[in-house]
Amino acid sequence: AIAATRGLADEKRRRKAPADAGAAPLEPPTPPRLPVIGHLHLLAGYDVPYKAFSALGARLGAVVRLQLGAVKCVVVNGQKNIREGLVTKGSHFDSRPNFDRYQQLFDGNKENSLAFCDWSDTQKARRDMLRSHTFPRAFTNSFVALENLISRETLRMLAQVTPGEDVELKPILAKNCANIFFAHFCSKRFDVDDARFGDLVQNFDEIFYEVNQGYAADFLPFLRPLLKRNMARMRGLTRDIRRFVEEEVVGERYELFDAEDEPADYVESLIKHVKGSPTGEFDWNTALFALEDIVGGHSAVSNFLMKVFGFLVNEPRVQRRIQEEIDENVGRDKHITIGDRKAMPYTEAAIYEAIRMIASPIVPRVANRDSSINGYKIEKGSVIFMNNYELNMSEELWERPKEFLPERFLKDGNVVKPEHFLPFGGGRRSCLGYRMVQLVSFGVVGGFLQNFTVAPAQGELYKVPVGSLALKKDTFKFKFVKR
Ligand code: HEM
Repeated sequence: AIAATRGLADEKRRRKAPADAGAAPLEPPTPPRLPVIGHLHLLAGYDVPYKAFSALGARLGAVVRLQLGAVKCVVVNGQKNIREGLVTKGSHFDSRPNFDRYQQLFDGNKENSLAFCDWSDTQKARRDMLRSHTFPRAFTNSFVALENLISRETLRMLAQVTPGEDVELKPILAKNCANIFFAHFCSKRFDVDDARFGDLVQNFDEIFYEVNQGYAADFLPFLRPLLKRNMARMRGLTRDIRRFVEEEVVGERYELFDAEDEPADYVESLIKHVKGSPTGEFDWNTALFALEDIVGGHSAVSNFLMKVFGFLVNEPRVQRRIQEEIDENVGRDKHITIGDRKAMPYTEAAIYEAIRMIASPIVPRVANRDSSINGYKIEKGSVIFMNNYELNMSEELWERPKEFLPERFLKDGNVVKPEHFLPFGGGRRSCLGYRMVQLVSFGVVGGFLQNFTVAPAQGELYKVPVGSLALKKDTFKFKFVKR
């Protein structure tokens, strides 16, 4: 009992007074654990595991060590500590977990993946090459082309909606967002009624759902046989995607492209890298994975947009305010474009508010060396969960965090993002797609609300799942009422 009391006193001391900079780091607090599963049971009973991490943070302190099955982990709470892990010591925590599922989805090697690989020269080269494609600068030709593309595809989405009827929106968003991505990165568009294209988009969506799940088998290897059938199916889907990309997207372009030429799109940038510098950081196989990963980003956008509509349908006030902003700045005759975004802070703020409410996790990091956060020891190889849920939903950081209030992102008519709002992570592994998310979401939400008001479909209740971007295949329908 005395030892336990002393342990508790030590715990309190550690929580209140983390080591000074320069002092030897302290062991992070850790709750009592069970044999085999370690602390996995502490996640049970929460709809979102990150809520368990918030509870642990409140009980034990900002940095908590956990043993989840076979995997040593650390939970980090608090803006200052999360920034330390992502940015200040970003180079110490730039790897990703070695979950068997990640290996299997990328042909047995997670290094093929943009998001789940460890840091390397290859990853640096892939990220450097992507930047000009995923972050087009305003007023450049590429931005204007993207602007036209988003408008065209949004108009196509609107044409697929029958006003006043229940609409299954997810496939419409998914196929047309896929076309925005294929056209932007690969100069290719597909007929939305083409069955093979429909299957491709469906495959991407299923894999997106899969990578956004967490399974006990990620931490308990002896459970992996339970996932065997599902993983075999997923590998089949990735092979179908590869076939489509080789046959329908790349075609003869690899052979025909002259490495001396200026690349016209991301496909040619990849070909140029591989052909033009045969000893470069990656080969054609790795390049194809990077291409699939980035066009697969359309699933993130279409799933996100479904959730935005899921929030808006419950918020007639927010819809009216966005529509007023559209009417004041664009009117009804000219189609809204992403060029209108700067003049429409409320609409942009509503999109940020949806991103906040979803509280999508920061992809877990892994310590590549012994290090520390907030004065607490982090062992090399530990999986680090940066608690983004806490940053997005804490009562201490936001007023009425459970309510959908775009106004919280506005100050004197401008969009402002508080420092603790880190939905796209940070540092050298930060999200490569956030600009695409902002631009496509603005164009699509603006286009729909310019023409329609979003209303509930027959008997549908809208409880938007949070803590992940992904939505199941069969999900809400909406009714669109002509304005
Ligand atoms: C609302 C939608 C999205 C959200 C909330 C989101 C959020 C995130 C977050 C939190 C990370 C981890 C960052 C970190 O570890 O610091 C990430 C990584 C990443 N995101 Fe996104 N993302 C979204 C959409 C997209 C899209 C559309 C693309 C592709 C165009 C994309 C591409 C990536 C890639 C490639 C990485 C991995 C980067 C790396 O590990 O080096 N994301 N995203």
